[in-house]
Amino acid sequence: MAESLVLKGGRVLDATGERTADVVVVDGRIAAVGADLDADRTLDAGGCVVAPGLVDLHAHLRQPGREEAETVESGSRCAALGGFTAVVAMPNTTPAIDSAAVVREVQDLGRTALCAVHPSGAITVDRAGEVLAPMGEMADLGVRLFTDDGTGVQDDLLMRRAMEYAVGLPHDVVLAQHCENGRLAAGGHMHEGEWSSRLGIAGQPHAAEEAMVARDIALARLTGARIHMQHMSTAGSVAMIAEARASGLAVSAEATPHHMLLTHAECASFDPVFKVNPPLRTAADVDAVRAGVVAGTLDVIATDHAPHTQDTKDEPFDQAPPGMLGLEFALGVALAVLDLPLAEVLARMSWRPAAVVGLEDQGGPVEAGRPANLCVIDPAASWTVEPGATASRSRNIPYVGRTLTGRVRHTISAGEPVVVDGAAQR
Ligand SMILES: NC(=O)N[C@@H](CC(=O)O)C(=O)O
Ligand SMILES: [Zn+2]
Ligand SMILES: [Zn+2]
Repeated sequence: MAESLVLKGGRVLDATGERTADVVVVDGRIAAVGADLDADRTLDAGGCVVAPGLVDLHAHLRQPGREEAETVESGSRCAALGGFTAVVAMPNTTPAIDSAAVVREVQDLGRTALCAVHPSGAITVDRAGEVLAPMGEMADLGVRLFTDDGTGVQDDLLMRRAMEYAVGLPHDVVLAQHCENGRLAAGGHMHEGEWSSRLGIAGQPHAAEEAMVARDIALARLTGARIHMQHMSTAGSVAMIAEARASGLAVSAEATPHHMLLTHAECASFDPVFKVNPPLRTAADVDAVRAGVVAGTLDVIATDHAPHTQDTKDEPFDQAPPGMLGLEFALGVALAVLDLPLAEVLARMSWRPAAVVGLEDQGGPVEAGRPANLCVIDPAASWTVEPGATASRSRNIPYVGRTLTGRVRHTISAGEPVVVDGAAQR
């Protein structure tokens, strides 16, 4: 008989509401929710919220191929520490996740991870933007999100064909886009504006993102495909998505923690830790991204956790790779910057993203019989990010010295207490 576990003294919060209750977990499932419950092992949830585990639709776990920066195991440890019980792994690995064989490889690596790991699949072979990848074969293995992330699909007609292919599949899949027009963004290393001029660093204009957002909205209207806009960073993008949703289009969209907090002024340090795609934008854009999340236009908060080794981030700004860590900081940033009730933040970090990719064992109500994917959060705790304070193999944390709100106390993944009192258990 498996050891039973009780999360004791917390407030249970899920999409159905909030109540004070203990939660008992046995054998991977929630066995009971109620008052004064006991079990073999007790985890204190006093002062905390017990919620469905968080779900990240956008994490770079770097395996296969860039294990010096991250592995499925180390990335899943970051996820668990951040309260996530499921992540969608991006396909810009080496080789790319563009075939059934590589999907199986990442799924196999995920079996021993500290959270559920769901590979995404590439839209085009090798993410090269020329030939459609076998999305049907990957969907047969359970892949539900396709993207060429790291680059956008540039060819308008190929993107139309990808949407038509997706609509014809027997599975309900979503096409996610890294919205960046390659010609408009070419050569740019930060946002094109006041700071890029002052610093003498070539920029990427708002229009590089917005041109592809506009195109994909038009193509989704044409084809009926379900689309998902990754890491939205401009006020203009948020406005277009609001209009598309109001007109009934099936479009979901992400905000990242960094685009909700940081502006292009950070690049004045010339520190490549602040180099990311899409780039950190203006204060007005940050305000628009936050407002978009509050309004539900940006209905998903996703990390775009993008580990890069210290030696690559030690290169000059214009040579260093773009990307920053996020899994361990996302909830703390969201709670610090968003004027939203906790339940609404959790909607955008758990049950809404779970729905976008159809994860039935994630994000659901905390009730007896359900799979035990849970996080226990102290919403009042405030903490300051220390340099190097991450379980990642990389160290590119853009929040060092900042004070965040809300800390993960425990994470239960498939019934296993993978994080207890803020410490990873393996
Ligand atoms: N966001 C980034 O700046 N980098 C990502 C790729 C991506 O998300 O586009 C990476 O893989 O490092
Ligand atoms: Zn991207
Ligand atoms: Zn990404």
